[in-house]
Amino acid sequence: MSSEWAIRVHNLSKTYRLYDRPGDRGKQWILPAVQTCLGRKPAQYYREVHAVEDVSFEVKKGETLGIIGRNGSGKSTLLQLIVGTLSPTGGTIEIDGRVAALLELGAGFHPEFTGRENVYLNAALLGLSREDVDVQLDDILAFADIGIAADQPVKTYSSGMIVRLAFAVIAHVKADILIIDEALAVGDAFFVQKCMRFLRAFMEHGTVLFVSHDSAAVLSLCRNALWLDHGRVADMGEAKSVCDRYLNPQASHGNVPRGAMFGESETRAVSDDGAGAQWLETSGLFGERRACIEKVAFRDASGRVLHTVQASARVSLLVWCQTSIQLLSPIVGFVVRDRLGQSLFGGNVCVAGQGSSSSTIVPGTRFVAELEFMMPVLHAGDYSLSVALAEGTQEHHVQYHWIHDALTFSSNPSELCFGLIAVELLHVELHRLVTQNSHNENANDSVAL
Ligand SMILES: Nc1ncnc2c1ncn2[C@@H]1O[C@H](COP(=O)(O)OP(=O)(O)OP(=O)(O)O)[C@@H](O)[C@H]1O
Repeated sequence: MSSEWAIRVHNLSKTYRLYDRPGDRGKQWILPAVQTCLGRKPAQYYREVHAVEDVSFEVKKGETLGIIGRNGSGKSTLLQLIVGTLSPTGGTIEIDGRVAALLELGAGFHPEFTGRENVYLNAALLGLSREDVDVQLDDILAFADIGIAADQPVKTYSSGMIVRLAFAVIAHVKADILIIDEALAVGDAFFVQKCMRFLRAFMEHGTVLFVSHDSAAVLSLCRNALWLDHGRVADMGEAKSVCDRYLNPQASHGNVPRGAMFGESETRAVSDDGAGAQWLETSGLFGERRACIEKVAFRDASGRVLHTVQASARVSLLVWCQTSIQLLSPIVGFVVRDRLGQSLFGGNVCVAGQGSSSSTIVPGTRFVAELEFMMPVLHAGDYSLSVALAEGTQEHHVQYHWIHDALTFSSNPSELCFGLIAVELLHVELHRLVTQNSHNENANDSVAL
């Protein structure tokens, strides 16, 4: 009977032994045994590195799980354990389905063989017969789009060409589970788009493990995410909340207590006048709170509070702040994110570096920043707006107060939008080309049809 899960990992660990000096490995072989024989406590000549430690999770069939984490957090080790190129020190892995993986550049390729020969080799490693490859070879090479290089040895390929060939193979092996490291980034923009189209189509039925440092990539591809930190699972769940916590660990660790900077009266004032937003219960807050944001309002041109936005409408974001310290170059900014947490657009009031006394804010001051802009065309749906108060320059600044999802709004455009964001067409007209005779082929008039 077929299971509901595609991958099941239980208490998985991978520990490496590191020997600091060249002779330590030999000593470890011999001396502890001798010491034990002599009745002494055996010495240890290595350090242990826990690349993956006690990791458990389950991926359901058809689920797309993003794995994020900093360099050295154990992502590659975890994937190699799942694929079987590494064996675990402890724990179990169960897989239900055919796995195709893109983990290491050139893995499964022989450098002396041509691209064409390597397709057969690589596909065989993934469980395809020679006959299966014969049928698909043209499609695989067309996908890879490496031209005559297909008949040259792979050792002459650029890293981008190797990725093209490897991806082309895994896209044609009819896998049930795809495991992809961010090797995708090596391809050029056109190839990455092609891979993304394939991936999105695959995700409609297949299971995907996608590893990246880039939380935006995880957000755009994956519904769920797992955050690895020092080999352990730091968080797992809905991709947006996991990525938020990954990007702003201070917020998730509660270093910044909610409400610490808001006097009760101020919080009430926010809700009383109805003009400002009170932070959502789910908002993440972080920053050194010596200067802070008191309330935020999003208004239309006539000053009404906005809950639903219209494309191309003039809108104002008002951010009320107060500071207990002197701010030489304050920055107040915002970012708008979609339901999946993808950052769509943002802006800031940056008076950094001007050094004029007019931009300096003295301790004990309350001030309001107004950011007015034209609303872009957004797909129908819900959006959130995060705001921040910082000091410094665009590149180097101290974050005093950042509020995730300080307010939400929805968009209900009158027209269907295509793509992530859309443009409002200012003028649309069809011009009829008029061909009067052969001497004058290019003549046209601009009579609108
Ligand atoms: N063969 C090895 N011997 C010793 N330590 C290793 C070995 N392979 C990995 N490690 C260690 O295990 C930890 C996890 O490494 P891993 O490559 O899995 O991290 P990663 O999250 O994939 O990193 P990156 O994002 O930089 O690729 C690191 O501390 C690394 O130094």
